[in-house]
Amino acid sequence: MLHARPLTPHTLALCDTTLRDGEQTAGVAFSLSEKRAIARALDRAGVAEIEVGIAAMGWAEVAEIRAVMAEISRAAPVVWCRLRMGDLDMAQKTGTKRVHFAAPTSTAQLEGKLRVDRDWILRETAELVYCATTRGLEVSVGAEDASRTDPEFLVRLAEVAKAAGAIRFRVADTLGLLDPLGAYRLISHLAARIALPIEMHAHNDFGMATANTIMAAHAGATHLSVTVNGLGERAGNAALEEVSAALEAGAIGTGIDLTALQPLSDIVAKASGRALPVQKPITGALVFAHESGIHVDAILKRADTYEDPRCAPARFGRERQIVIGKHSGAAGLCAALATAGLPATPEMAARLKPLLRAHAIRTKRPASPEDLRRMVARLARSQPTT
Ligand SMILES: CC(=O)SCCNC(=O)CCNC(=O)[C@H](O)C(C)(C)COP(=O)(O)OP(=O)(O)OC[C@H]1O[C@@H](n2cnc3c(N)ncnc32)[C@H](O)[C@@H]1OP(=O)(O)O
Ligand SMILES: O=C(O)CCC(=O)C(=O)O
Repeated sequence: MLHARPLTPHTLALCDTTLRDGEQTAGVAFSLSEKRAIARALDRAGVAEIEVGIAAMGWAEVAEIRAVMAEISRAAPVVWCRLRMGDLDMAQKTGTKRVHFAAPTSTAQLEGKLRVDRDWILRETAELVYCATTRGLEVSVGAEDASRTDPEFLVRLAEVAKAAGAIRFRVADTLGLLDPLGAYRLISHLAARIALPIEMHAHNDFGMATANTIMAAHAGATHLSVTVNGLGERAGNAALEEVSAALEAGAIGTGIDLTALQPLSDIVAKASGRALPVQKPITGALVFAHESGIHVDAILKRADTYEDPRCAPARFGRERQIVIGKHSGAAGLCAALATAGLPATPEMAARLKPLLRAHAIRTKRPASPEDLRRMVARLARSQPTT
């Protein structure tokens, strides 16, 4: 039996990694001006931290990270590093006060990628964290591929990181393998054993990143990795807009201005060249649209029948759309006819329905006011003369 701890307001920090893991999406590359615009919009939206990039990519990247950091006034910028002294040296050239070291932890990563053993990871982590803190930096440590790692080793690594001066331990479900129950169990186990705040970093390979992130929060994670539009490696990361909206719907504070999500999402969709699916939760073009007759009839009578205040469009600075199509009923149709200045009677609605259904099947799109006007005119022409 699971007993989720109650979350108290204003306890969760969202750590955005659109500019690091988001840009790692295959085929995505932001220009400097796009990065600056994204950083400004993230800062305005209220994220606690912004992972600004990987300084080890070279001097041009270091210069860009510096320029991006200059746009940020509220959030804490974080520079991502491998377990390498050279990465730390480069990160320092950005002027950052926060660095993050990624420590691969699974057997596959240790043997297959780094060709080292666990002792090497513990040694390098201790040395680098200690070195970075003595240079005056704040340091977090991430366990890469944590969900395929013996939890005892994660506890050991966190202890070493803490002893060397780290301020937080990130648990990465690098391949997106956890399900919500697994995420809850792993984070509960670690939160009970680790004396550092825990950050959940979830990937979306099975479509669970948002759910796993929320469950990690319930299990004791205090920091949550997110990206705008769920951008990120392969199927992406947990989406900032979904995580913040879901938490805020449960009255859990995230510091995010929900009305800032749509412009942020639009900026990232454009800069990434990844158009948003129209049904993308919170920011998709049609997520506040209703067509079905029964729903529209009810919403027009009382909005909360099919639009809960916790997920109402106004909460996100958006508007409800009533769409006219194959499933429209008389109420929605009459409202649309009246708005278009056309005769809005139940009889007209009944006569229009067959035309509307044929139109929807043929065109695969809703009927516009102009379409309605044409249909009404056609009905008028076919009216039997008496
Ligand atoms: C799960 C994640 O998201 S991890 C982050 C992944 N992000 C990226 O890779 C994006 C940016 N990366 C890059 O621009 C380049 O890979 C660089 C600049 C970091 C390195 O480039 P290169 O020197 O050409 O190396 P390359 O990319 O081929 O290989 C990566 C090297 O890093 C090592 N490495 C990988 N992760 C780590 C780590 N956490 N700690 C230490 N070393 C690591 C690999 O073992 C390999 O080392 P090797 O060359 O000695 O075999
Ligand atoms: O930074 C880390 O610790 C984890 C890196 C990452 O992006 C991942 O494992 O998915």
